[in-house]
Amino acid sequence: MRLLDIRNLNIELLTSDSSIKAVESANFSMKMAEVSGLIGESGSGKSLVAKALVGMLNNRWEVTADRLHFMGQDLNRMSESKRRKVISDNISMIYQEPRRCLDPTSNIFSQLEESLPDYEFSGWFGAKKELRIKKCIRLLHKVGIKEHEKVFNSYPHMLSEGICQKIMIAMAIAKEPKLLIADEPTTSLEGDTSLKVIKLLKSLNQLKEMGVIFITHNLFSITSWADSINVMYCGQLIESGLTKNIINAPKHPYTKALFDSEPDFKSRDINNKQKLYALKGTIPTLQHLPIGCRLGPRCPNAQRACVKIPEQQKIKGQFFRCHYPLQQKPLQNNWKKA
Ligand SMILES: Nc1ncnc2c1ncn2[C@@H]1O[C@H](COP(=O)(O)OP(=O)(O)OP(=O)(O)O)[C@@H](O)[C@H]1O
Repeated sequence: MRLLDIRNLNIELLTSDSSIKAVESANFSMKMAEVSGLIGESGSGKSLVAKALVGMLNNRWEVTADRLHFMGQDLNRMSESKRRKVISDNISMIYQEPRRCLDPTSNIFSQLEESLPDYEFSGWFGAKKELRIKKCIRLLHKVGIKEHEKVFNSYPHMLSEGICQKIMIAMAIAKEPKLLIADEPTTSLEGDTSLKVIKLLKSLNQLKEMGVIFITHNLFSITSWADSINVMYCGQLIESGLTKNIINAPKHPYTKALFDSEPDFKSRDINNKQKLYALKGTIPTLQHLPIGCRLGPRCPNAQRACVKIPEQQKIKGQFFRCHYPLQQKPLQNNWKKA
């Protein structure tokens, strides 16, 4: 059984007189307990895909898909209430702006306690309460918050962005979901804490068989532990496959550009103030999307055929959408999956 199987996902922003396809024909698939990286520049649509999955987009957005299966259940063919239940029982999400996602009017203990599943606690009222408090303390310790009492009584505005992020992570893992969507979970954390958080997610993945979609624009943070990688550009999912295959032989020029733009710290030839590779231009806004392959205007290999959307191709389990895929030898950039 697949954890997630999505075919032809479209997310459209409805305007007063038309609509804009912010995410176009995305296919996405994950095995049970897989760690999958979703990578792309800012504005490429990563968060939209995540929010569409958990049903967080408001009615300004229209989400359609030919297939939207979660653990064998077709989310497209169930009632709104059933879909909400399946999602809330099995999927958790860590959002990018933790402070905005926490309730400003209640203290951290109440919010953390609310995220605990009822079925875990039994006994009379007082005993249950004590068990719940202990679980909340354990969760905070897990994410690296030692002063639990102080944090329990605080409100979100009294805490730093980093602490709020850790609390969001504690809330997200409280019910040990089958799928955790982590949208840039370590951006507001200091270096060693972000490593600890990644270690924690890794251990939950291995011990509790929790699937993880790790959204990031930083390749370094994901290549060492993701089983698969999905690359997005401007609302199009342009390449996906096993991490080692994508690292060794990216087929899409944009994926290669992403790897080339990371500094190679292992190379002896790296010079002081050496310029890093970058694709020319910037990601277009939703109002000015190019037709066909959206990378076209920035792509070094673009030709006339690129004004048509490329069909998805598959070579040895690697999916990509490009009229002129790269045929290059494996990258020499010391990219290795640890
Ligand atoms: N509420 C909104 N209203 C209008 N446009 C939006 C809204 N949310 C996102 N967008 C647009 O949709 C596109 C995709 O946004 P999204 O937040 O999914 O990108 P992202 O890849 O997650 O970027 P980042 O890493 O910066 O979060 C962007 O062009 C963004 O401007």
